[in-house]
Formats: sequence, C-alpha cells, structure tokens
Amino acid sequence: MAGEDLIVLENVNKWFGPLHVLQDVDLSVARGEVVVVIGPSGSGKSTLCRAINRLEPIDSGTITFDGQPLPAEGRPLARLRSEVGMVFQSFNLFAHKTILQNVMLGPVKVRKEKAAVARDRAMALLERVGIASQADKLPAQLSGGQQQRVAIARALAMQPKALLFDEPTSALDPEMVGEVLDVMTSLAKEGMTMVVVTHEMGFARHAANRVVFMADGQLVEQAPPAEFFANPKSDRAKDFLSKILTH
Ligand SMILES: Nc1ncnc2c1ncn2[C@@H]1O[C@H](COP(=O)(O)OP(=O)(O)OP(=O)(O)O)[C@@H](O)[C@H]1O
Repeated sequence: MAGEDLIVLENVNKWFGPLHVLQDVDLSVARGEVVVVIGPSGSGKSTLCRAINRLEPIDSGTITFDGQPLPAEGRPLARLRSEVGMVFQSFNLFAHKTILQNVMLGPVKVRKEKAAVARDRAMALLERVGIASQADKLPAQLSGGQQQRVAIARALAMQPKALLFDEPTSALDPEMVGEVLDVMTSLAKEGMTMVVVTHEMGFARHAANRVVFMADGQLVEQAPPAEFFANPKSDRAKDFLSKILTH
C-alpha cells in the first residue's frame, strides 16, 4: 500500500442542531487503502462518509482531498465529486434512463467526454460488474443487487481517485449482498482507495486494511481488522462486537 495520504480529516466537528454528530474527528486514508467504518446506529458513520465529498458541510476542522481543502461550491466542488465517487444505500440511479445511459451520463455531462468513448468505457465497466447484458434495460427491471452493481460502475466511470460507500448492501435482500460485496472486494484488491460504511463484518475482516470504530460521533479506536476483531480495546467496541458477533 502506498503511504501517501489521499483523504485527511483534522479536528472535524459537525452539529445537527443540538446533536454533536462528529466530534473532533481525525482520520487519514492513504492512497490504495480500504478503510471500513463500523459502529452502532446513529454514531455518525454516514455523516462522516458524506462529509468527505461535501454532501454534508462541516462546522469546524479541515478536510483535504489529494492535498487540497474541499471546495465549497461551483465547478471545483463538481470536480471533487467526480474524483470521489459515492455509492449509496439506495442506488440513486436515474429511473428513466437505461443502465448504459446511467453509466455514461457523468463522463459525457461533467467530463465532456465524447459519447463513443464514454459508451465504450461504460460497457467495459458493465462487463466488469457482470451486467453488460442488461445495458438497455431500465433500473426498475433489475434486481437490487444488479442496480447496486450498476451504481458502482457509474461511480467508476468517472475514473475516481477514491470511492465512498455508504451502507451499500443495507437495502438489499440477503441473497444479493454477496454479489455486491464481491465487486467491492475485487476493487479493494486492485488498489482502489475506499471508505466503506457497512454492517458487513465479513467484508471488514477480509477486505479492509483498517477498521475504524465510531460511537457517539467519535472515532473510538482503529486497527487492522485481525487486531480489531480479536482484541478490541475500548468497552464500546467490545460491547458492539459482542452484540453483533453472537452468531
Ligand atoms: N440531516 C439531518 N438532520 C438532523 N439529524 C440528522 C441528519 N442526518 C443524520 N442525523 C442524525 O445524526 C446522527 C448520526 O447519523 P448518521 O446517519 O451519520 O449515523 P450512522 O452511524 O450512519 O447510523 P446508521 O448506521 O443507523 O445509518 C443520528 O442521530 C441521526 O438521526
């Protein structure tokens, strides 16, 4: 793994009204690193993930991406969002566009790529996530697992420097979780920089370089997965793991 930091959060704070949802958060993610964020419901994991591409503005502290502070608006923000792909729980595909159009849209509209170039890459990405044969269908004609794989292809089409995943398998029927995690695992092995909020402990164990445990808006502890799962240090992490790893 390359050592250079791609994403750096320093002393980040965010409130939702009276709720201090991110509390003095410090986190660095190196190029090529896969960081899995886990923790109890409501601990601020999604907010942390969304702050990294400024879907949630922060109240204090700094976040830098590839050496630059996050831009607040306009074209620089659009550029940042194209460099930091995001995959959501709810897929967020355009319902009235085909699968292929969904994957081509960003490169053509935002990157001003020629349609033929964008189409070729989109088809290659759909091939890679195993959906090329569905390219002309509408999202609603696909299963949830297939739609989420399209969403990953769409994020990759922008050739991002990092990918953020916010509970990408939480909305899926159980039998579809594996196909999405397989795609994510292969991206991780290929060296994509990834921040993944998930409740899938198997993915955390096998694909993460580092597990970050959050509780009540704070990064309570972080460690390589083998170390974290075998020997959690804080009472909060021990308690969390005892609840989720009982079967
Ligand atoms: N837009 C918002 N306005 C007000 N409160 C919010 C908003 N978004 C999230 N919250 C609150 O902030 C806290 C943290 O939410 P967040 O979604 O980041 O947690 P999480 O750790 O991802 O939880 P989960 O695992 O349940 O998704 C929660 O108490 C949530 O209700």
